[in-house]
Amino acid sequence: MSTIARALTIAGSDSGGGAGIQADLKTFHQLGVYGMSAITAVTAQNTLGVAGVYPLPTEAVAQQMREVLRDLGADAAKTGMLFDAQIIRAVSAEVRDAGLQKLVVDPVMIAKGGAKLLLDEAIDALKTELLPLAEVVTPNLPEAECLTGLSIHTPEEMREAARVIHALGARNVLMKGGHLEGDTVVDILFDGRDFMELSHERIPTRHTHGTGCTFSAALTAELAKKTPLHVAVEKANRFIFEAIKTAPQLGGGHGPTNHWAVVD
Ligand SMILES: Nc1ncnc2c1ncn2[C@@H]1O[C@H](COP(=O)(O)OP(=O)(O)OP(=O)(O)O)[C@@H](O)[C@H]1O
Ligand SMILES: Cc1ncc(CO)c(N)n1
Repeated sequence: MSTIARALTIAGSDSGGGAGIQADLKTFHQLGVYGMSAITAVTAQNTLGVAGVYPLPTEAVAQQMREVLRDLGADAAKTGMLFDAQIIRAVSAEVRDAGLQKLVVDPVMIAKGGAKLLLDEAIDALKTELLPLAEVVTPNLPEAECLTGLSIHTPEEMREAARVIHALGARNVLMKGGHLEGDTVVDILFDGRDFMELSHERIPTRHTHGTGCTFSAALTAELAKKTPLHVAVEKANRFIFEAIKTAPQLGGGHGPTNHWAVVD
């Protein structure tokens, strides 16, 4: 019997390798976790933006999940770009059927350049079908605004939004503060009772492509290794900070982070 921790990512392919499936698998690998994937859509993109989005048939997504879960199994899984309501419903059904407990939902909606990675009409399905299955949901500020209808600019407003999102059924809410104004980035974890605040200095850089994906992949990898949630969040926070700080300076736009980052 193998003792290697296993993680599955259900997300879109980023041809540029900095976000999506590619960021997830690189991060799983770097953190010592065996990575598997169910691709929801292929995107043609680079550090300058998204040029094309090509969703896969819904059954292709569900089948990828079924085939890996019934054979290799997963200790944790994460979702990223899901594109439409049909895919969300199919992914939710597979998660339920497989009894996946440690599910990280990164509610990816819009790429840095503004391209839609989730259709507007899919937001309802995300809220009602997938969030109740999430061990942790990891919205950035615009995503949290969309999920709650609140306007969020301060840590106090982040806490308020976290309560609303928790009420939608996610067991824990990790609000990412990368989009806050100012020199400090504050991320906030709400477990339904208490808040844990993590802050670090803002790194002045344009190389932030895939920060959300890389962060949630690191969190998923830690959960797959049975790291307790609060420690997993701290480790993922340190990993993304180091990955941004040592970004490989690639491309003419928002470049990728360093998926070889080492922490601890
Ligand atoms: N400039 C920065 N300096 C330090 N930390 C940052 C910076 N930008 C982002 N982070 C960290 O990375 C995490 C994810 O960032 P962010 O909130 O920007 O995610 P995102 O918008 O989902 O990213 P993306 O859509 O590019 O995948 C944040 O929680 C924060 O800890
Ligand atoms: C495929 C994909 N998923 C997520 C993001 C958000 O970073 C992106 N740019 N591309």
